[in-house]
Amino acid sequence: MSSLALVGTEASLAWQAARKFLATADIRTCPDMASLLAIFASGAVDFALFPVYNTREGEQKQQFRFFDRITQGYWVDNVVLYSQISLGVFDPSQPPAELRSVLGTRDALSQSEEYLESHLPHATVITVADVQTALATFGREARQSVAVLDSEERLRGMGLHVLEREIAPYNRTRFAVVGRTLAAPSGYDATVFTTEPLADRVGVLVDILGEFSRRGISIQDLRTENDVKTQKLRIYLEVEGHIQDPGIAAAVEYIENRVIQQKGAMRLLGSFPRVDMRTKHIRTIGFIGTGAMSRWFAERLRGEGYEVLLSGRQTELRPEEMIARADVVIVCVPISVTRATVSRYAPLLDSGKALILLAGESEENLRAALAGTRADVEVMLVHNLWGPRAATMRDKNAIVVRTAKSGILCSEFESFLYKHGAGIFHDTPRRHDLLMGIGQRLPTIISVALAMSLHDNRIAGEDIASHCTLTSLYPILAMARVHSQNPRTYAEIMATAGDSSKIARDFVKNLNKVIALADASAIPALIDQINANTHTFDGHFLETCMQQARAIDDVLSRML
Ligand SMILES: NC(=O)C1=CN([C@@H]2O[C@H](COP(=O)(O)OP(=O)(O)OC[C@H]3O[C@@H](n4cnc5c(N)ncnc54)[C@H](O)[C@@H]3O)[C@@H](O)[C@H]2O)C=CC1
Ligand SMILES: O=C(O)C(=O)Cc1ccc(O)cc1
Repeated sequence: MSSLALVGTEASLAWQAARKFLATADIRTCPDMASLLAIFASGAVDFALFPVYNTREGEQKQQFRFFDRITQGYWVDNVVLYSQISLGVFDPSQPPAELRSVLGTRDALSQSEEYLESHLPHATVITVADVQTALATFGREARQSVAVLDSEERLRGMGLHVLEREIAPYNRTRFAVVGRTLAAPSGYDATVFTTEPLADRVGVLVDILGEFSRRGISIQDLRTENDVKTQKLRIYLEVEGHIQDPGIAAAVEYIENRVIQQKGAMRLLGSFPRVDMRTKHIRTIGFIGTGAMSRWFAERLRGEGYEVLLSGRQTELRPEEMIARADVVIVCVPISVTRATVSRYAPLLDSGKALILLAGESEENLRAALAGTRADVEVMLVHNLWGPRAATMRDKNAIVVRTAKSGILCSEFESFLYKHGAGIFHDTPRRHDLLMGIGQRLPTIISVALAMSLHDNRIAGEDIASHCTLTSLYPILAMARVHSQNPRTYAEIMATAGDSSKIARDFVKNLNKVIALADASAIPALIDQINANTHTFDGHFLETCMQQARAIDDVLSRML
């Protein structure tokens, strides 16, 4: 049987946490943290468990010191427990204003600070190790004027009346479990480090963090402390991933060798299944469509701890069955079949779920989704402006079209895009389609027509490369790119409905006007036209485009 040490009585939250971690554990209770750490260090127990964070109190201030004393062993797991604190009295007829003292454990009192300040500002606060033992020493008289903080169940058990329930809402405590050996990867992990006190160095904190973000490793938590004696900075870092992931190992090696320049400066406290203190509302996300984009998103959503289900025309899991199981259903099929797919499956979503369309055409598809879903099903469209060959969402843009029916599930999906570095732009359905005429449909049409013109005139690839000017290089590159990827993607883009067709129609009209002026050698009129156009392109516009172009150059050159 495994043994575990903790501080607390059988009634304590720590005890509950220990049971949750290992129901069969042989629990040894210690009077304080010093003896807990000593018993773990002596090897007498397999595990130690202690609180490190509370949503109301913040971090355990002594955490750095605790871990300094755990020289052999690793942080291997966590338990998060919700605890409800209520206010009880012996005599409910006593007006609350006449309560002279409030009694509770140190944790309960500090978690209820906000309530005590506003409701019982004049009461004397009495901190006790165990409420029941302390109350036994109170005489009848003293009991009349004391209020007690504890769980509702325990208050009633001690014969008190509950005056107010849940006085410290959202009260959750995270306990660390420390064991002897490093936990194996679970596929959804986090890793924690502390540093030794750091010598002064310009930018050391930024450079340490930068090594993680450069590798796409998300930092979940960061704390700093000044070492008591030397007042040098120490850092506590919690990052996503396991220490055995190559990216994390490489970041640590680089930081020790190049940033801090001291071997062993980053102390690994441990890796463990990731803890989400933030409230998540989505558990399961299901896709209709098993194509490149569905698989791209599925992989990253799984990395966030969601259960992801893929369904399509050929999968064993039928879309109907997937819809029954998923909280969020994502339609990710070719644009031309999105509307029919939405109309077919939208009515199957139960109340309280969300339908998200991942598609390049907005107005018609959202109309079908809004019309086809129940009143309290959320609806939103996301158009990611990158293809399935992109490595990350960093520096890429996503257009998000929210509707009156977009709610917390949609927001959680949006947060996922934001977290991974995407730039998020909100549009109305119409505006999205109109802008995609310029951003996507027309350039694709031009690319295809340009290639057709090369063919008509028997112009070969090497002839273009040798005759490109700086200005013509970009459209030529776009042409090459359109013709080097999945043709279906670009056929679908050209065939999008909505206001993007207006852009193509206007283009044809304007193309003919410009050709007529050019054929007539109407140089002044052409100059006037260019001057009139220039107003649209101020310095800021050019700068933004050049920045994006540089990023594209980077991507393209890496692909070669
Ligand atoms: N590929 C890309 O570069 C990008 C795609 N998107 C969007 O993602 C969506 C999906 O694109 P991809 O995954 O790239 O396409 P894909 O061609 O790789 O996959 C499409 C999926 O839809 C299924 N499908 C095809 N016809 C169907 C029909 N009639 N009924 C039901 N399912 C059908 C296919 O079996 C396949 O599972 C599109 O709406 C597109 O606008 C968005 C941004 C980039
Ligand atoms: O990578 C490229 O060139 C793309 O154009 C990718 C792409 C394809 C389809 C979209 O709806 C959005 C982006």
